[in-house]
Parts: sequence; C-alpha cells; structure tokens
Amino acid sequence: MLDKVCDGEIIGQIQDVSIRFADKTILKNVNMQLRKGQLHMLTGPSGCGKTTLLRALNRLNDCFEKHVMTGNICLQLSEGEVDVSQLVHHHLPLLRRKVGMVFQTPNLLPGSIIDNLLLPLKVVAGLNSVQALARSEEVLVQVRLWDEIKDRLNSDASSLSGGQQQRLCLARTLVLDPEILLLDEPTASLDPENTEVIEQLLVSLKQRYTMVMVSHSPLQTKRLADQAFILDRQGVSSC
Ligand SMILES: Nc1ncnc2c1ncn2[C@@H]1O[C@H](COP(=O)(O)OP(=O)(O)OP(=O)(O)O)[C@@H](O)[C@H]1O
Repeated sequence: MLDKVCDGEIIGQIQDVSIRFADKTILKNVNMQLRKGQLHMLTGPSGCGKTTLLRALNRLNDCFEKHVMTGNICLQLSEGEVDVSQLVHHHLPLLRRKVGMVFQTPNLLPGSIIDNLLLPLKVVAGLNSVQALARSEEVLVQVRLWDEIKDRLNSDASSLSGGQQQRLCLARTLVLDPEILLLDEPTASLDPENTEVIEQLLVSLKQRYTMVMVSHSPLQTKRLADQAFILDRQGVSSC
C-alpha cells in the first residue's frame, strides 16, 4: 500500500484527458487528482505516456505539431482556479512559471553557474542584479548546492558533476517560485549517491510544493510516494 497520505486539499483535477499526436492516441480518458504538498509518483511501462501526461499539466505538449488534447485539467494556484486546457497562448509563460518542470537529463543554459539563475530572474521575473543575486543564493542553499559552488559561481555550468547539474536545474525551476513541480525521472542519469541526494532534497521540498514525478523504479516510487499511480493502456490507477 503506497498511499501513505490520502487526505489533503485537492489542488489538481485531471478529468477525462485524452491526448494524441497526429492519429496516434497516447492517453485515453485519464482521471487523476493532485493534493496540495504531496509527492505524486507516476509509473508505468515505457511509452505509456507518462512524460506526455506531465507535459499536459503545463501545456508543454503545445510545442509539438499535430498534438490534440481533450478533457479538462484544472489547477488551484495562488491566483485562483486555472483551467489549463482553456488557457490562451499568451498566458502559457505564467502557467509554466507556476508549474515548473525538471527533465530527465540536466538541460543547463550555456554560460556560468550563476548565469543559469540570474538569466531567468532578470528576464522572466524582472529582478535587478542585487535582488537576483540574493534570490540565487537563497535557492542554491535550498537545493543544498551553495556550499559546494559558492567559490566558483562564475565557472562554466558544464563543469559541475551530473548530480550538481541536476540540482542547478532544480534551482533554476525553484527560483521562479513555482507552486507545482513536474519531475520527469530526475534521477535517471545519476549514480546511486547522487540519486540519494536528490531524493532527500525532494522529501525536504514536500509540503511547500505539490510535486508530480515520473519514475521507472518501484523502489524509488515506494520510498518517495505520498500517492502512487500506474499509467497503462487502461488509464491511470492508484496503487
Ligand atoms: N512530440 C511527440 N510527437 C509524436 N509522438 C510523441 C511525441 N512525444 C511522445 N510521443 C509518443 O507518445 C508515446 C508516449 O511517449 P512518452 O514519452 O510520454 O512515454 P513515457 O511513458 O514517458 O515513456 P518512457 O518511460 O520510455 O520515458 C510514445 O509512443 C512516443 O513516441
């Protein structure tokens, strides 16, 4: 029984969501609820549509041609209830800020470690240099990276280890104050030691953020899940 915590305010309703790319149906009538401050683990066979479902939550599938989604996704964010499926194009950047995503392999911006945080803070959040530096330090402490990199903030981000790069990616998402975090197999490219660091970090982020994480590992799912879901051709079931 993986449902360690079943109560909690429902802040996400995924109702009858079906998604296809061109004429290929990937997801059919998926129903799922997200609860505030909980870590929802999503598992299932390769190719069943886990990443596609994650991307539906912040409309990243819109980036692909011939993508069609039906059904509803409603999220309760600090601004109020957002009908994700109905949002017009110019509201998507704000949605993606509130519903941030971390990918399977670290996807850092070219440039220095600190550039990876200053850039979104200045360009997206409109902070000045002093504010952006202060916020960067705050979030680097939050992802437990500050002590490791505080003396080389201007080094190339690619000089970081894989685990450090993934924590920097997480920091880059957190720096914009998301409310929901989408995590697409964030430890898939990491060794067991770095996986443990990321897992501990995610546990520490529970409560403050609502998280949806894809994992292939039953053990990882068991370790982390407040609620676990299996996605397959029949849709989503909790386990
Ligand atoms: N942009 C796209 N265009 C066309 N087909 C796509 C696109 N993205 C995903 N698909 C297809 O949708 C199906 C589900 O892919 P998805 O990546 O969501 O599965 P997954 O469960 O996350 O797989 P894995 O566990 O292997 O990462 C696959 O058949 C894939 O080829």
